[in-house]
Amino acid sequence: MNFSAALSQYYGEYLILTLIVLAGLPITGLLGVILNWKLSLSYNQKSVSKKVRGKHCLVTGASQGLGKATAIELVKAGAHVTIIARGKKDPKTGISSLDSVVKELELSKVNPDQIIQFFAVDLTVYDKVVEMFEKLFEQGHNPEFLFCNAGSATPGLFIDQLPVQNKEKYEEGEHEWMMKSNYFTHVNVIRALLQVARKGESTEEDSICGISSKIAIKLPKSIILVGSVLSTLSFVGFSAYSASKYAIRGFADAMRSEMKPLGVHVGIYYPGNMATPGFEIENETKPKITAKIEGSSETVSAKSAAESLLAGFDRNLFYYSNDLLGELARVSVNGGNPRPYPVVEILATPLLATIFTVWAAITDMEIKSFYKK
Ligand SMILES: NC(=O)C1=CN([C@@H]2O[C@H](COP(=O)(O)OP(=O)(O)OC[C@H]3O[C@@H](n4cnc5c(N)ncnc54)[C@H](OP(=O)(O)O)[C@@H]3O)[C@@H](O)[C@H]2O)C=CC1
Ligand SMILES: CCCCCCCCCCCCCCCC(=O)[C@@H](N)CO
Repeated sequence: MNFSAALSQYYGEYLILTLIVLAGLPITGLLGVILNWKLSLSYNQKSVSKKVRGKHCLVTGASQGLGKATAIELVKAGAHVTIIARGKKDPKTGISSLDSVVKELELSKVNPDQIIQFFAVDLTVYDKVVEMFEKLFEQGHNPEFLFCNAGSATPGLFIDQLPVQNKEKYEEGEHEWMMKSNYFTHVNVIRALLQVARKGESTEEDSICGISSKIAIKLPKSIILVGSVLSTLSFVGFSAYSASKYAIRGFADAMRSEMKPLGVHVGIYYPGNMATPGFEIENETKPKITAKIEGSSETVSAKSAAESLLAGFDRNLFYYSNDLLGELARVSVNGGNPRPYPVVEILATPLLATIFTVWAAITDMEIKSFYKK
């Protein structure tokens, strides 16, 4: 008598049933997660349009890449759009490169009244961000929907990113630079907006989380932050970048909690690889092993990534990714935040823990063997 026959003699059909349920539940959970992910990120332009038509949207980092693609979709959906980036000024004419992006956006207008404008601002400089919001509030164009997307990536091995290196490029170290370029470009926008919204208003009476109803009505209805799949997991070559993207995630967790009682939705988007000008530049210095591991994320167009960003925005998702592996990682690290599909996510958790444990072991081996070659 073989082993399974012996077992079934003792436990009969219950064993088989138990095994089916034990294996079946997590698998059902995982399939449910994947199905919900697909459905929730399908882009419904009509629905987005209903939300943003005639409303002011502000998109940072919109001179190219994901930010620009998002701005285009928002213009197509009928929104007023203000774009922010540092931009380059033509030394002869003094015209900003953002001017031509605005002209390009104008072509996507669906209504002649749509306002499209730019501000050339370095978002790492807080006072400049405050000045920009002062102008926007004066215009009456304070954003109802805020998309914090600006950022950059300087992948590299930690040993090559010591503060004594690349002095000509980064005044401090690359880790400091990444925090400025990614974390502070997000934080500065929100705190400057709050500072300007609060000007002249008392914070004392009728306040929720320190914000009175007079100030609250000036706040955006929704704030989307842009992290990365690398806000949820990381590996060789991303110590500076990932830390800054994890920082945005920590900030988002607290902001979601603090803004929710005010009716302000905060969400954080975790894109996988996107074919953008920034991606091309980071790939010039990316260690080969980093590119190899990162390669498991499919590279999508900026337009496709922008549509997913807006689909999640439309459905008020908190953590979300357009990348399947990113979404699985999202479910694994959801932490003390609400879950969009709690039942299937909880069911899938044992399987996801197993998958990521295997992934970690394989990736560690891959790195070691890469350097042995
Ligand atoms: N591409 C990818 O594979 C992935 C990207 N991401 C993230 O998505 C976001 C967009 O990426 P992507 O489109 O590829 O990036 P790009 O480098 O192509 O574009 C970045 C944009 O941000 C602006 N920007 C950068 N720094 C500042 C600053 N200090 N102040 C104002 N504007 C700034 C840039 O304009 P300017 O230089 O004129 O200021 C540009 O418009 C980033 O946060 C990135 O980290 C996440 C996952 C994957
Ligand atoms: C089933 C096993 C699951 C394991 C999943 C692990 C996959 C890792 C892929 C990491 C992809 C990183 C994309 C974001 C890149 C980014 O932000 C930079 N390009 C910067 O711009």
